[in-house]
Amino acid sequence: MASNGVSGLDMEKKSGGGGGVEDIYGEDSATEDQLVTPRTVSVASGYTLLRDPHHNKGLAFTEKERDAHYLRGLLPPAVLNQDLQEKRLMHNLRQYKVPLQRYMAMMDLQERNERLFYKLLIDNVEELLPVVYTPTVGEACQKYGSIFRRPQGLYISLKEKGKILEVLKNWPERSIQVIVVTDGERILGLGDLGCQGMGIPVGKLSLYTALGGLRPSACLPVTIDVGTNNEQLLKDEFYIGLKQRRATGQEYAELLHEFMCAVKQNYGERVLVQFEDFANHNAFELLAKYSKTHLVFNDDIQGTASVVLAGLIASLKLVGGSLAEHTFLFLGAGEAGTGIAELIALEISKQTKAPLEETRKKIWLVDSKGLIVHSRMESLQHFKKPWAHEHESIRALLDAVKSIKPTVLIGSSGVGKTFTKEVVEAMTSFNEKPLILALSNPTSQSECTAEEAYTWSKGRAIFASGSPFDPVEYNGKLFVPGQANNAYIFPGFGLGLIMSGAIRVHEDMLLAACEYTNQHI
Ligand SMILES: O=C([O-])CC(=O)C(=O)O
Ligand SMILES: [Mg+2]
Repeated sequence: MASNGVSGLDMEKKSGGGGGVEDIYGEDSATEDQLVTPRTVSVASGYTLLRDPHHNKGLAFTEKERDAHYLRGLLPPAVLNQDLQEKRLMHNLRQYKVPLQRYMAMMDLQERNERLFYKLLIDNVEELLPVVYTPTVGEACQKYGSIFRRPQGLYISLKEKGKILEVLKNWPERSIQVIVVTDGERILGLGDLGCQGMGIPVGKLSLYTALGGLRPSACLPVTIDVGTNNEQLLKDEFYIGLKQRRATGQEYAELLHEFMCAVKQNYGERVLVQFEDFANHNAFELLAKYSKTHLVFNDDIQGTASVVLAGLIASLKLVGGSLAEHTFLFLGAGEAGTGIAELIALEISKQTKAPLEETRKKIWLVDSKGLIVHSRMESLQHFKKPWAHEHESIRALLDAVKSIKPTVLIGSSGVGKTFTKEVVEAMTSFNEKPLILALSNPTSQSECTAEEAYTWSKGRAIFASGSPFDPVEYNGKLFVPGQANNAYIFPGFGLGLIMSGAIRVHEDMLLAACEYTNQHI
């Protein structure tokens, strides 16, 4: 980092305050023989230093630093230490009543004084996670065109085909350890937001630093723009992406392949690529294809699965029985639904030594066409086929609940308000403590609210959701809902992969992460 550092400040390598970790494991060596970028980076000082978010400290520059870095006169005389800066900023943030204003204030801070941004995030995780992450990041993506100020990651569009390696070299950092990439086709439960999905990789990577301890400069947010099928965006004069319908098939595959090859060539084989918020069809295919040649994982399939399994195992302490003794019903048979289902089946199989085909039979999925049953086999997408069990056709979720009588109901469909009063009441009629997980994000897409789950179950439901809900008072008792979001696993999981120098992700690693998380719930 010599060419990029500010002499005396030594921020990049310091652990602690800035949230970075020292490179004691030598994980950067994977990148040692990469090609050198043709640019030179000058050492920032004076006015330029104040405009460099990686090194700017604002009023926290000490008298000594103001002398050493030519800052005299460029700042008002007061020196505010970082604690005071934090106090002032938290006070300011709390004045904003509109969540999106808080989001924009946080993004401004990240672009002005990165160190302070992470200090705020680390010290106030519970308060600020819903701002930089779900649910507010969802709204930010929807309005990204109008709130866009500065690029916070790399945009790789069809225009860059054949030049992706060069594009990677335009990014100012070389030692990249984690890339979070989306193509914007399924942003949370909000659908196709095209290029505006950039908010997701940016938000996810800020958690890699705040919760996982990775250096911000080692994190690269990427949005692949192959167009959008969102008519509203296509008509929007402020839309920031390619104004064309999505490329598919070979054209799509070729761009993604060029990207994956360029990443490995530029950053080495130990760079972690986290796939995020791709639509189902591409998500499964990309994961299957690149898990053989790259260090990749899909957060929506595998991250969500590990967190939910950890949560289920922890909740057995409340509801009793072993995992194998429960019956699971999912609403939603996409990435999260089938990912969680498979990891549950795998864990039961590990615990009971029963074959996977057997353990899958206690797990049922409902998609937009109804219960997934054997008679639908022909028309099912490949990732749904393992869940097509023998049963009569059922169309509605409520009927499926009444017929299957699950002990655990999991929503992962991206469609809000689908766990109706009747559904929750049915769950409560045959379970002492029904386990209800409304996982879809953001809050607007949640299958039901915490209040609904507790009220409709008369305080008997064990409830967790993907986006956070406040505690609920019911019948004079306070119920604190759980949060089952992949944010509880991916920063630690990714850090583990990087520290260990792994070059592939295996299922056992996911189960291990899940066991560890369970012990700490
Ligand atoms: O981002 C989140 O809050 C969880 C997630 O991966 C998704 O909903 O796609
Ligand atoms: Mg996601």
